[in-house]
Amino acid sequence: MSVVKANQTASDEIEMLQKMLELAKRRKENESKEDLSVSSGGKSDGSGYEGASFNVKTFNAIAPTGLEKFPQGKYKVAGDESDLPGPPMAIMLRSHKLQVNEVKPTVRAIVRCGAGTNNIPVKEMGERGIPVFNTPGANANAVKELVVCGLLLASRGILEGANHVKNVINVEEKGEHEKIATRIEKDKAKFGGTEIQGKTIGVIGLGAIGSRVVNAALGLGMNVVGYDPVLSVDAALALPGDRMVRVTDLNDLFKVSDYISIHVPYIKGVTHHLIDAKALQICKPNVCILNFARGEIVDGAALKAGYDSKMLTGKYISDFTDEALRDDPHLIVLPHLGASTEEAEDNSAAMAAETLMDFLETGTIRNSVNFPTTILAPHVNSSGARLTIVNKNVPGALGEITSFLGSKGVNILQQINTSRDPVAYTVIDLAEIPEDPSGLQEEMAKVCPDVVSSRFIGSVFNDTLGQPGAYFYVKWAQGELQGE
Ligand SMILES: NC(=O)c1ccc[n+]([C@@H]2O[C@H](COP(=O)([O-])OP(=O)(O)OC[C@H]3O[C@@H](n4cnc5c(N)ncnc54)[C@H](O)[C@@H]3O)[C@@H](O)[C@H]2O)c1
Ligand SMILES: O=C(O)[C@H](O)COP(=O)(O)O
Repeated sequence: MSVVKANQTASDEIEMLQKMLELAKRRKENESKEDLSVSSGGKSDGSGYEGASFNVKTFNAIAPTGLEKFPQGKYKVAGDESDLPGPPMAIMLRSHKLQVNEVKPTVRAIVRCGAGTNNIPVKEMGERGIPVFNTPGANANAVKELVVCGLLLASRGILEGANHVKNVINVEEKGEHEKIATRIEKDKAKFGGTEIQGKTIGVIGLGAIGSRVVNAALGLGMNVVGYDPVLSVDAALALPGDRMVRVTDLNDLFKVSDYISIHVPYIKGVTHHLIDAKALQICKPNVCILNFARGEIVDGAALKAGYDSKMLTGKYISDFTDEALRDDPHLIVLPHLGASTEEAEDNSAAMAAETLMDFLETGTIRNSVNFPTTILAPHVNSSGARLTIVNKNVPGALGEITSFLGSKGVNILQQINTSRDPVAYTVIDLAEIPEDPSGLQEEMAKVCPDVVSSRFIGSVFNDTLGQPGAYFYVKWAQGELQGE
C-alpha cells in the first residue's frame, strides 16, 4: 500500500518519508512507556502485507466464509488469545454472553455475527467509546423458514405423531411390522390438526424477520395483522401495505390472532414479558405463540398458569427453553436453531467481517447498535492521516476539539460529526501527519474533557509504523492501567 499520492512532488515525498521515519523513531522511544500500543508482530506471511496484524478475538465458532474475508497476514483471528501475536483490537462473536471484564482496553470494536445484541453490555461499551456492530437481516431468511415450520408444528400433531410412532416401534417386537402399522394407523386420530390457511397471524416486530414472516404467511393464505410502533422507513417498504392490517394497539393484535409470532429485540424494561398474564387474558383461548426472538419476551410462568387453568389450549413453539414450562406438553422447544443454517452463518460472518474491517481501516460506522452511521470518503489531498474521536454528545464538545487542533497547527481538510444518544463520533482528515500523534492525543484528552477516546488510522499508521491504530487513546483504559 503506497502512502504517497501520485500527484505529489519528489520533495513532498522525501519530506513525508522523513516525517514517517521520525514518527517511527519516536514510537520506538515510547515503547517502554506503559500505554495502549498494540504490538502485534508485523511479520509478513507471504501475502505481501508487511505491517502489524489487526488482532481479532473470537467467541463461538464463526463460519469460515466470514473468517476468510480477513486478508491473511493483515488480520490474525483466533478464539484463544494466546494464538494472537498481540492483544485483541476487536471481538467477533455470536451468542456468547460477553462480560465487561472480557473486553480488554485494547479492544476498539465488537461485532455480533447475528441480529440480537442483548448478550453484549452495549451501554457500557458506548461509555468506553467502543462501537458494537451487528449484521441486520443476514440471518432473517433462516429464521423465517423455521417460523413457517413452527406454524406447522403448532397446527398439526407432527412432532407428537412422530414421537408416538417411534415409541410404538420401540415397544413392539421386531418383525411385527403389520401389527405396528395397524396400531399407528388407528392412533393417528390423536394427532389431527387444523390448517393454517384462512387463520390469522399476529406478527409483533416488522423488521428483517417480521416482514419476511408477513410475506410468507400471506403466501400460505393467512390473514396478517402486524404491530411495530418504531418501524423504520426501510422496513416499512418491505411490507405489503395493502394486504395486511397494521395496528397501533397490541391488544388489537392479541384479540384476533390464532397465531402470534414475535420478532422484536429483547430490551430490558421495554420488551421484557411483552406477552404477560394480562396479554394472555386478551388472547384467543387456542392461540399458538411462536417465539423465535428471545425467551425473556414471554412470561413463561403466566403461560404455564394459563395452560394449567385450561384458559389456554394452543401450543407454545419456542427457540428458547423456559424453566416454568419445562414439562408442559404444550411446549415444543428447539435449541436456538433459528439462525443455524449454512447460508445464515455464512452471510452473518461475512457481513460482520466486512463491517469490522471497514471500521478498523477507515473509521466507517455501519450497522452499529450504539454508534451513529458515519461514512467519510477519504479527502483527495489528505496525507493519509485520519483521526477518529469518540466524545460525549454535549454542547461545545466539537468546538473544543477543533479549537484544540487549530491551536496545535493541525489543518483539518474535512470532517464529519455525528451523534446518537449520549455518543458523538467525529472523523477528521488531516492535511499533514502530526509530528507527535500520541502526544497530541494525550493532550487532547486532557484539554477536551468530553473526549472519550481517539484513534489515528490510515495507511500511514498501518504500514509505516507497523502498528495499526497504535495511537489509540482511551481515557477509561488509561485510568484502569494506571490504577486510577
Ligand atoms: N432465533 C434466532 O436464531 C434468531 C435469529 C435472528 C434474530 N433473532 C431475534 O429476533 C430479533 C429480531 O430480529 P430482526 O433481524 O428482525 O431485527 P430487526 O431489527 O430487523 O427488526 C426488529 C423490529 O422490531 C421492532 N421493534 C422494536 N421494539 C419494538 C416493540 N417494543 N414493539 C414492536 N416492535 C418493536 C423494530 O422497529 C424492528 O422493526 C432479534 O433482536 C433477535 O433477538 C433470533
Ligand atoms: O440474534 C441472532 O442473530 C440469533 O439469536 C442467532 O444467534 P446465533 O448466532 O448464536 O445462532
